[in-house]
Amino acid sequence: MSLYHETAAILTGSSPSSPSTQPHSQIGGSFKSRIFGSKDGSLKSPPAQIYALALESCKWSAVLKEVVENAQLLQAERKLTPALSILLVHDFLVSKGGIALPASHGLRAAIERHKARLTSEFTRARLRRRCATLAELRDQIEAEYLVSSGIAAHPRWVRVNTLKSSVDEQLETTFKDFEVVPAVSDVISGTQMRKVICLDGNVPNLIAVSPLSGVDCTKTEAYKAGKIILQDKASCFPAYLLDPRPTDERGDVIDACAAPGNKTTHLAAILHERSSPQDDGRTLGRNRVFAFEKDRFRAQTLEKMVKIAGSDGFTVINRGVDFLKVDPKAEEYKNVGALLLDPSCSGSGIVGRDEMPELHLPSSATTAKVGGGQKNDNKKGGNKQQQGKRKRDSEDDDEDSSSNSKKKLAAGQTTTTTELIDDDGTTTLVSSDQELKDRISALAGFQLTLLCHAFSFPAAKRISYSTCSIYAGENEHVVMKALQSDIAKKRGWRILKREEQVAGMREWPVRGAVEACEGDDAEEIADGCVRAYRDDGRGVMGFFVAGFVRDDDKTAEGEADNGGPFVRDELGRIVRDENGIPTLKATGEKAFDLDEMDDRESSAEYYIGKVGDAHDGEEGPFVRDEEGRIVRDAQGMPSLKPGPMMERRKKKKQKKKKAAAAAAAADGSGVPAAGFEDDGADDEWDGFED
Ligand SMILES: C[S@@+](CC[C@H](N)C(=O)[O-])C[C@H]1O[C@@H](n2cnc3c(N)ncnc32)[C@H](O)[C@@H]1O
Repeated sequence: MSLYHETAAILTGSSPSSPSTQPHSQIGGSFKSRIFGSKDGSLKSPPAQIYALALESCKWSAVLKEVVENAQLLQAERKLTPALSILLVHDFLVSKGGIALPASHGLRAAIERHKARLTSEFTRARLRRRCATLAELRDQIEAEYLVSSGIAAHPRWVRVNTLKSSVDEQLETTFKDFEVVPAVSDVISGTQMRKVICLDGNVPNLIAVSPLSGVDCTKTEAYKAGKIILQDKASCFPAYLLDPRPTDERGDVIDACAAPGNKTTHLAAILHERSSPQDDGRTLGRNRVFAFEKDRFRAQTLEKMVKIAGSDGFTVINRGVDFLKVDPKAEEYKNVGALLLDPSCSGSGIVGRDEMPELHLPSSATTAKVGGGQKNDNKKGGNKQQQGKRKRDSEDDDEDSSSNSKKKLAAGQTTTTTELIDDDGTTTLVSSDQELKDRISALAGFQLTLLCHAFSFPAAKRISYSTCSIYAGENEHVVMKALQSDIAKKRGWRILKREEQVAGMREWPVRGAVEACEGDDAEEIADGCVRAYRDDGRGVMGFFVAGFVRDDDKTAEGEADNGGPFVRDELGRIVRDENGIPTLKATGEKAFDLDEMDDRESSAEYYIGKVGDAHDGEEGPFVRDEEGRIVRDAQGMPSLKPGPMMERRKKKKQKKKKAAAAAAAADGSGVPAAGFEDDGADDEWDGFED
């Protein structure tokens, strides 16, 4: 069967053997998923070719309908259906390659027999639209499509990859023919093709390109060379908010859920920017980005992206590795100061690019609407600004998605059809409220586990958590539960407050939903959260990001004196002198004087493991909690674990007791001499931690 018959059948929702002119809108599922998701091998033509023919023909169908009708093609060629006529005439008049059939083929002949008539009607249609050339008409049709589909409401966001280029270089090359306008709203305001860009005011090195520029950025040299990366503005928030520094201060960085690698490469670029020029690149390469991706196939894309972005030199890709199985205490991660978590989510904030334009069919004034979903939903939802506001205002955004369509059933009964887009961009239709709730709750459970795992990295001080979901269940609710978790309380994790955020994030006006947060500091937490809504005029996708921080001197709630009695560095490590002796915070003096130590087991060197005892392993001689932290009493003193050291200590005490008893017997009093009392604390260590 020909490409044309197959495409016509998909467009009209009919079986190829019994063509129909039924409106296509009655068929479920998105247009793209019906073509690309066809797994039964029923399509003979390449899906990409079918999709391109259908899309382009639909865009042109209003013009082509006039041409076919005025040329009376269907009256002359009875075997042609209205849909077939649009597809064939499209390729005959508009496509560079012409009709993709042999010259002898009946369908091609049926069109070419009317060449003169079709061509002159096409010229008339163009002139009626006041276009002097075919190129002008092409631009007009493309602009109409982009506006009517809602695509023109979103800029093409281009992040300049500062590992390979600069904004200045891109202004002089890729965008040299573009006019720079002051606001994003200027980029998305027109309905005509025009080349305008805006340098974003929130995220550095980000450019908003007019969707009506007629330039496909993916075809540019800069894109192919990894100098520019197409990344929605909101998706740039997490790495920017995390604010990694190429110093010991924030150490190595983990991207826990990395593929395809937009944020991994953004993190790398920020580390690079921070390393120069002040320190001549000394810090570059000192800190690494550890990228984890559970899905081996997606990890390949990540590898390619990291390589083309030029960050492979300092990015360690853990292909097929589940971040939840990574040991936070592993030696390799001891300097991880910051983590970026961008886990799998419902994808409910993603801007759909799957709108199939209206198909105008010739004769009998039949007009079929193709595709559906996004475009219809937008109309149904009314004013786009209002939609954004409604989502912000409402805690019940769990039920209110612009990608939802509610159908009335019996009285009072409703069912919701919601499109959820997974990590691969595959759309799943969720057909009941309960199904949606279950899905969100399962995702939220995983997201919370991931956050708590990240909280346990010993040197971590900053975390950014993000989703491209609009649901509070995956966003503020996860943040609240994470803050209330034992590990967060123990380690002192709190929300990164708005006033502590990098300038562009502090100034971004759209914040978390207060009603989705709890407690006395609900407002502060919500204000710390960053939201983005599609269709609110800011040209971004639906997104959420929150930052978490742990203060320098707060390592564990309940730990005496904020981390024990000794002076620590900014990574929380005890500062020691050349003999391994720590300094007391309270006095600023050495904790022990080696000269005064009476035996080896009292020596600081011994306890800090410079000499070490195999039985104590890497964890040292003291009792630790499940997070590996030394357990201390109210005075900040640790307890010895059972083992040879405790045995030696017991023996020492017994020796002292015996000596005391012998002394008492010798002086005849029976009373131990001062300093030989049994304090009953045989197993207590009154020393210091390792
Ligand atoms: C939303 S996507 C990440 C997008 C990516 N941050 C970017 O900006 O290009 C989530 C990714 O996390 C991966 N993932 C999910 N669970 C994971 C886990 N436990 N460990 C590692 N990767 C995981 C998924 O396979 C998917 O590729």
